[in-house]
Amino acid sequence: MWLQQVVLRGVQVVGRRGVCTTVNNGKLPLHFNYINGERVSPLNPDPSQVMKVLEPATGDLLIELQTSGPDEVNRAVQSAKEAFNEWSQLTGLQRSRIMQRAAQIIKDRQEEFAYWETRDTGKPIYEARMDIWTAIDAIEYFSGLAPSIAGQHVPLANGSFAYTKREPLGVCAGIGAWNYPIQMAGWKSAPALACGNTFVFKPSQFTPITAVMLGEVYTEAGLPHGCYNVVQGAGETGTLLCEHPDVAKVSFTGSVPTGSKVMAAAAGGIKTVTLELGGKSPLIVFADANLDNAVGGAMLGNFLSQGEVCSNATRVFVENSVMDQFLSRLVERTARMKVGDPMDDDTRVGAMIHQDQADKVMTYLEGAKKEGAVVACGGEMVTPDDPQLKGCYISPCVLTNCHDDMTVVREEVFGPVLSILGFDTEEEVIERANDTEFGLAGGVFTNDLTRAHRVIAQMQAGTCYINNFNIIDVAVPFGGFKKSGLGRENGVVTVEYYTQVKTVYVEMGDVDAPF
Ligand SMILES: NC(=O)C1=CN([C@@H]2O[C@H](COP(=O)(O)OP(=O)(O)OC[C@H]3O[C@@H](n4cnc5c(N)ncnc54)[C@H](O)[C@@H]3O)[C@@H](O)[C@H]2O)C=CC1
Repeated sequence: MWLQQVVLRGVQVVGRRGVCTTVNNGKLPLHFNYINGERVSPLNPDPSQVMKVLEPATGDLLIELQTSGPDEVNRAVQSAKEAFNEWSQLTGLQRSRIMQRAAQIIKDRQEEFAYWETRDTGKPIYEARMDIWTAIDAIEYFSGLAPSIAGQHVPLANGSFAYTKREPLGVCAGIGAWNYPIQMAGWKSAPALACGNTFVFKPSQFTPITAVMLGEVYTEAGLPHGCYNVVQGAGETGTLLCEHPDVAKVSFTGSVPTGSKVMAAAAGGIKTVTLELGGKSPLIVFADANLDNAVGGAMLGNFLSQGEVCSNATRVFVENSVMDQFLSRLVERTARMKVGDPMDDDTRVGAMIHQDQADKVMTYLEGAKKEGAVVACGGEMVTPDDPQLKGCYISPCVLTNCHDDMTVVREEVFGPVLSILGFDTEEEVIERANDTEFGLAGGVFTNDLTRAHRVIAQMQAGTCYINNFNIIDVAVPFGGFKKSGLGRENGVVTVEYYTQVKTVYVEMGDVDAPF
């Protein structure tokens, strides 16, 4: 069913996985920025600033595009700044209607979006389809909130009163990681736009495609030109956005070291930041848990998107009395997962984002073995039968014989590697679960209701699960404690991160001045 020839506006891509040819004689596909309502090329193309994007599944060149420097970033921000007046003056309901149309257009084009998301990320197509829905959900959800964004009325003495307004911040910037490109474009742009802000997004340099498609969708839905913009590039482009004086806020997803740089760059302009950073989340399985569900939860918590997921439960603590049963079921189910062509509907583990990431994962695995870990299954480079599939594929891995101070147990691996750790008491396991600088997610499997809530109450994590893991709903806030981040995405609370409160005192009597 996959398209043999897909036409993106301005760029024609031929073949299921072939090298792209473009309207520009197959040389520089320059139309991957989105500024003022259209795909554009940087005004002053610089051949030394061409970025090559490889397709994870094949390792072949997928697209070449021009990195955005100061002029392009400024052009995008100015476009957003000019659009702000019109967009912020619309009523919430007017904004909502446009966003709802955008959500519908993505639904109509969802297979095309999923196709490109898979080619861009290497993740299995079944997951890419779910990711498209998480973007649709965000746009629909925040469009629903838009008309009800309002302040408070506060009665004061003698009939006077004050009121508050929730005003947009201005131009908001988003910077995305490569593991969930369309989701991040949706999760960041939807609340920004719903609150009356305009937006400039920089996707990861590894996954540039679907954020631009989203721009086309918004424009088709009637979003005024300039409200949603995209610039392409790596860290330097991101820094330019963070430091731009007309950017009021930065929402970033990525690693802790980069998050720290983003925060520092934003500090110069006293800008607010939302940071969704890394994790090393614990999942605690008590002996009384439904073990099949716990195994399912541990797999959801480790093997989505080839394990390249920030909230992953990479430390699975299992009560020693049920260790053997848990492990045998986990290994049996993990070994059955199909690794290979991300375009196949039944593939469950696709290609790693790039060679460097695969090498990093394999280095962690080698180190773990040297430190005494035992591979219960997986952890090998897989070569698919199809000779086109020259990307990096790693079979999902379960490590046993782990202990808390191993590097693989302490650091974010960002690959399909699950570490099993035994425990005996509740008190002990809580202390060990919290012994990390991260605090993105955490979970517990138990049928003891009281214990479940007692354990979660002590867990130092922003997003917690009882008897499940890694499920996401747009109505529920997502974000981290400790070094895993600041602020939240999703849920009503997100409105607070994309608006500022204006307080207005209204005097109904005379001024009582002691002068
Ligand atoms: N928490 C999460 O969701 C994610 C965590 N990671 C972690 O980060 C590691 C490295 O992955 P990367 O994609 O290289 O993540 P990264 O944190 O380096 O990059 C994320 C985004 O920030 C941009 N960026 C880089 N330097 C910047 C700067 N100084 N100022 C502004 N923007 C900047 C990048 O171009 C990209 O769009 C992974 O191995 C993984 O451990 C990666 C992706 C997502």
